[in-house]
Amino acid sequence: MGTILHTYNQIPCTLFNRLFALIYTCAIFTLIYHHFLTLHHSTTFISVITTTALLIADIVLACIWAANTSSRFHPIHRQVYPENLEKVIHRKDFPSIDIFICTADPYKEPPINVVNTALSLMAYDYPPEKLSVYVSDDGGSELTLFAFMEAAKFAKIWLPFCRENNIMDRCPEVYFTSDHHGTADLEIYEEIKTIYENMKIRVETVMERGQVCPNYITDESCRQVFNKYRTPGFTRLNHPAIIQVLIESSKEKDDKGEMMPNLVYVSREKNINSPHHFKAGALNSLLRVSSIMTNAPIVLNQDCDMYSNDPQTPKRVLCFTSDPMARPKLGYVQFPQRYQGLNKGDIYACEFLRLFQVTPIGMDGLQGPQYVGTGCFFLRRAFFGGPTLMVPPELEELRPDHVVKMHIATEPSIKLAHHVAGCNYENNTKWGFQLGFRYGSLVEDYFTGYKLQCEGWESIFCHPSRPAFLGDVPITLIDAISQTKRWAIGLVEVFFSKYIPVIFGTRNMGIIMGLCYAQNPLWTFWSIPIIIYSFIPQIALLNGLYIFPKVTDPWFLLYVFLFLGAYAQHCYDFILCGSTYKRWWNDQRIWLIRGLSTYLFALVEYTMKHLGIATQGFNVTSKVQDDEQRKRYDQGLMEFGVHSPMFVPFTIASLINLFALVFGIIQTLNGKISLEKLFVQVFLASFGVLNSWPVFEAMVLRSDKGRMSVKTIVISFGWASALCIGSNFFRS
Ligand SMILES: O=c1ccn([C@@H]2O[C@H](COP(=O)(O)OP(=O)(O)O[C@H]3O[C@H](CO)[C@@H](O)[C@H](O)[C@H]3O)[C@@H](O)[C@H]2O)c(=O)[nH]1
Ligand SMILES: [Mn+2]
Repeated sequence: MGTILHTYNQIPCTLFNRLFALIYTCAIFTLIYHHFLTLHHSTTFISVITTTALLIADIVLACIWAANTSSRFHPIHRQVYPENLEKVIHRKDFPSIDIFICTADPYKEPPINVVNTALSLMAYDYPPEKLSVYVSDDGGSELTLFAFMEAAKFAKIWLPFCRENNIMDRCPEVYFTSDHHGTADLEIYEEIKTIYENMKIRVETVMERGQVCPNYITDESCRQVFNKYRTPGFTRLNHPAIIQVLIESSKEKDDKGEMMPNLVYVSREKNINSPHHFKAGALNSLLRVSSIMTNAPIVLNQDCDMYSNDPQTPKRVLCFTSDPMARPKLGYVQFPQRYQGLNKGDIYACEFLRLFQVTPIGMDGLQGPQYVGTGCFFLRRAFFGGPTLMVPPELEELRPDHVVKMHIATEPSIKLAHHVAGCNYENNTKWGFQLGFRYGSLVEDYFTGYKLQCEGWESIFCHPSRPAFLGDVPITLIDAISQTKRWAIGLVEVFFSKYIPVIFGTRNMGIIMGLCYAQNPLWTFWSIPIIIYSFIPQIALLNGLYIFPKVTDPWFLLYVFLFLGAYAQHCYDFILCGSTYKRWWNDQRIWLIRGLSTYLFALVEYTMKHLGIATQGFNVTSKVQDDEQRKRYDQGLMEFGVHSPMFVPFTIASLINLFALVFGIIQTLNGKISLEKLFVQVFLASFGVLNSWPVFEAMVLRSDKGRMSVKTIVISFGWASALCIGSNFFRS
């Protein structure tokens, strides 16, 4: 199906998926029936407790399974043909694109990396005068501004260099550290590399000093700009808006005399007394500032650590946006988040294959994928009400159909831009609720996409084989689980709001889309079955209680089918996406770990937040990499290092599983009890132990700095022993 610009086809396994879903559903109901049967025949208090626990666990698992299965009903694969684009639309008629890059903290997000992202995007193979890059600096830092002033100079050399040599890696850092130089002349290559490296040194020197060195401030206007950051009381959370046009397309030419994209630095006004809504707030400021300056009909949103890996990307997007047949109510085109520098086995499962690839492919066959915060091209119009009913903004200049007549750096334009970047500007407006990116959840991306689709917008998943964007991943366990904890809190916020996907989503988009959107908010509830399955059967075993069917019992086969069915399907997803068995194995391991850390703590923190005990903001993920940690990460070692309460529950679980396994083996070897009776429990314990290998390794076998801290070990050991002993008392 399709046109000369794009085609799509249904993924062949769809029929099988549907059939399998049917059989699996029957199996789930049978299992639930079995639990009720057991409950009915229970004679002891303990047996009632364990059966109820298993029943709860299995009901939660069944709900999550139902949500996850929804994205298997209509998966499609798309193909785009950007080479045909100019047969349909003339290059001079290409729409303009406003590109938003968000950064929030120069010490967690080194400005030189942000600059690299910006340069890779400015160098798109697209008419430069139609591109505008807006950088949002939520860190309110002169260090970031300085880096961008340097970038503006370097861009004049870099853009023509990329264009003339048809370079694929347009992120300078990537290009200069790789072996592929394209057709570039060696002498010119060396020259540009030196210029880049000098820029990098200047930016890094300034970073080390924490301030722009006086000798780098060359003229009076430059001094005036930096003085804005040096007024008394200026902090990242309290400062006026600072907007600097660093490159004005209509005025500046690159070194080869060609036009350049606009480059604008924006640090919105902040005041400790007004909520700033984190990234969503930053993006809404950029939406307004860009409306006044360029008002491009297409808006690309990009995290600062996600550089462009393919200069053709905007043309791929045009293949959809310039064809009204693609999706009549197209609101955005989403590319998957892909990463560089993952270790071979992806030990923290940061690739999020399910989230970023499997589910979007499934949703693409329905109303379209969710928005994942970066790598997403929006139609600006989508931020102003549903496809049929426009919600007008309060100023004429902010309307998506407003035609910009002023040059971007004129006095009135700059003045208005400062006004709309003010921290009180949004008071008594519809921003964040009906206009722009939506407030109310720490995962503004998920929430915004969800609300847009509920309003009727459709979306497209574009997944070319060369990743369009590549980003960084956390390389320590604490960073990895803290990141997912923030997501989980944000998602559970949506779950417990009036926008709960299974009801609100279903009403607006139908049951299958509603279920697709329920997948992520259900994450936190994984913790319930995971806790139950990693403790109850094992503690029961230690106390000589056998709570599962014997191997010879026909019910045993039901368990085998349900377990293998779920695992095989998960594994199949990985293989289908071109991933490896090792990554699949690590993904299921980290899922268990998250169940006992991320998801559990998210649930606790969400509850505390609502009781008013503590509030968690948007904790920016660190993109700074320690060399030693990097080395251990590359070796595939899990990095514990620090103590964190989040490490405790899964360490306790590891120990309990080990105790149970040893006890179970001794029991069978003694011949006291036949293996067929305790097989399922011994199997669960060994599965737990196998999955806990990196934990045991970090506890006893390692001596590097990434090993588990003594504090974590002692606390966990204490708890594990207490649980074993305590349960014994409880029994007698
Ligand atoms: O107050 C803030 C906080 C963050 N950011 C920016 O938001 C982006 C994402 O932050 P990061 O710490 O890298 O979070 P991740 O967990 O890696 O990001 C994922 O999850 C976020 C939602 O929690 C989404 O916004 C992101 O797009 C998505 O990639 C970065 O560019 C930050 O600079 C801001 O601009 N202002
Ligand atoms: Mn990130």
